[in-house]
Amino acid sequence: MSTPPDVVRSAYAQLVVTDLAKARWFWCDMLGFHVQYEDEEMLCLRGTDELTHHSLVLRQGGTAALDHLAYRVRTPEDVDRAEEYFTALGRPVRRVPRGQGTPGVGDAVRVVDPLGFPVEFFHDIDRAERLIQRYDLRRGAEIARLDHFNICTPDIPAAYAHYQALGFGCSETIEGDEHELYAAWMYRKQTVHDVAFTGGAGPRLHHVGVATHESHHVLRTADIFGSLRKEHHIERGPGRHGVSNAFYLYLRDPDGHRVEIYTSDYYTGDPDHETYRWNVHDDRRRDFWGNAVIESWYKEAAPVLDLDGRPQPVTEAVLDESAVQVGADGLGIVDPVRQDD
Ligand SMILES: O=C1C=CC(S(=O)(=O)O)=CC1(O)O
Ligand SMILES: [Ca+2]
Ligand SMILES: [Fe+2]
Repeated sequence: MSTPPDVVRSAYAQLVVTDLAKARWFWCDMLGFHVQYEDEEMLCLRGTDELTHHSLVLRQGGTAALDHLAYRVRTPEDVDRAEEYFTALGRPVRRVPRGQGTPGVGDAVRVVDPLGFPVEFFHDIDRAERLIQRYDLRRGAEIARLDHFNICTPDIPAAYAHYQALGFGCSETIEGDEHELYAAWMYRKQTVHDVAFTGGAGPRLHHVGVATHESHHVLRTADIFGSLRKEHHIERGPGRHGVSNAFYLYLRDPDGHRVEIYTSDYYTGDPDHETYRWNVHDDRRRDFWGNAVIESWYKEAAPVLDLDGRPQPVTEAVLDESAVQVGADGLGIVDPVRQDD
């Protein structure tokens, strides 16, 4: 078996948006991302703390979708390892030399991973001016950095096995009474996750998680959207998560792309860090105060593209967490509905 690449962290998401100006309003004016590069077709954005070219790329296109996720790897040789690893898995693999892919990114490889997701692995990326203490440039949600990707996939155990083989640790899970896996949070950087899996038809992108420094930034974001009569962009929260313990707010951008404003999770860097396991019937698992999870949060997600920009077909999920009634959720019946029953 070939050696997997040494992944450092979730690094950027490239999203297709249908109106770049409207997306710029949402992600820059409202969330506070800084523009590192822009042309008539594309925006490369970064959070205030980020020292590399971008953590979010918005590309003008006909249909809102995930163009690709991207992980930074530790060395240029890890880009070669990624190419060899996914080739050995029999997956579609394409080398993307500097200048032929996303602006600012050096030599990279793009694959369609075993879960059907378009994923880029790169090491070289242009540095960017340090804005950490440019308080005069902060606005809106004051987004500090990208934190994680959340992906919808029908086979959570397969997703877990794939990312475990890539060396990701597992910080938390949601499991059934027989320990069937409903969701998992996995990491390479020393926080709760770089990637999480939400059970559902997939491959689809559930959300991009972006971090602020303080919970008051999360609350202020909700207040700003309310003040501007744009509260319809708020989907779920503000609230306190069970899993991750983060304070959160979920928004939908003008194309429906979901973003989570997320702060205050915890350290996971010790070699013997243990996975914390939630039961799917525990109604504090997704909201520590037991608030219901709105149905759209479980059901709606963005399509993903293949390496030629074509939408990928989706496979329906086996387990449906939203069908498990927990406390005030009041969704569905007591036992998980197996869609193939
Ligand atoms: O980042 C996250 C942390 C926790 C949760 S959950 O709703 O608490 O499961 C969802 C999430 O994956 O978006
Ligand atoms: Ca509940
Ligand atoms: Fe999240």
